[in-house]
Amino acid sequence: MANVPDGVPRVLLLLSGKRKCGKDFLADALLQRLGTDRAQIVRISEPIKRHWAEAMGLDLAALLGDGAYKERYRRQMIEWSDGRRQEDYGVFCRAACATIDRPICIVSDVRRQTDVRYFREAYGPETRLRTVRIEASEQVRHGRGWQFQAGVDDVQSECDLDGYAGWDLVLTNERPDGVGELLDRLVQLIEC
Ligand SMILES: Nc1ncnc2c1ncn2[C@@H]1O[C@H](COP(=O)(O)OP(=O)(O)OP(=O)(O)O)[C@@H](O)[C@H]1O
Repeated sequence: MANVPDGVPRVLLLLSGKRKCGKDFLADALLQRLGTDRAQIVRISEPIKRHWAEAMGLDLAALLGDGAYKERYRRQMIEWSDGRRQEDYGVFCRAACATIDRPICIVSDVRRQTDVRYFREAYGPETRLRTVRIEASEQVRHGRGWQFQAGVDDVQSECDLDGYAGWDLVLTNERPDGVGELLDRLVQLIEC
């Protein structure tokens, strides 16, 4: 792989999918497979949650985790962040990417067409950009704690990429014993 300037990843892997499809789970597993010296995870929601934690005196680690805590604030965070995006659609992508310092960057929460657009516009040919849609049935997602919530599951942040047809890879993440194979396919994707 060619040398690239500081802060510019050689690989940018964008993960998208419905709530509880396993975006964070697969991002963490892939990070373990690749190693933290080569790879890192970036979350577009991180600067949003940081703002909320600071403004409201909340627990940032719990907001970033996969527990029930973040669900209490999800709708408010969506509404607030959508307002900011109307002025500048790349505001949170840009803030999240300020921490990039590894050759392989996994963005684990791509939710909007403008997110994909931002990364396509912001990174040039020296970055290998790959987009992945992760799917799991509603039944499986229920089993992981998902419950339909109006204002969350029926708004742009959850549905904007439903009709997107440009994925480099579509994965079904439903079986705990199928994770190794999914990781193999992700590694293959970022290597070519
Ligand atoms: N293949 C799998 N095997 C076992 N557990 C899984 C698998 N995929 C996901 N999970 C579990 O399902 C739960 C939801 O996964 P995760 O938090 O990664 O979803 P998400 O898509 O990031 O959700 P959200 O959009 O709400 O942040 C977690 O507890 C995770 O550990």
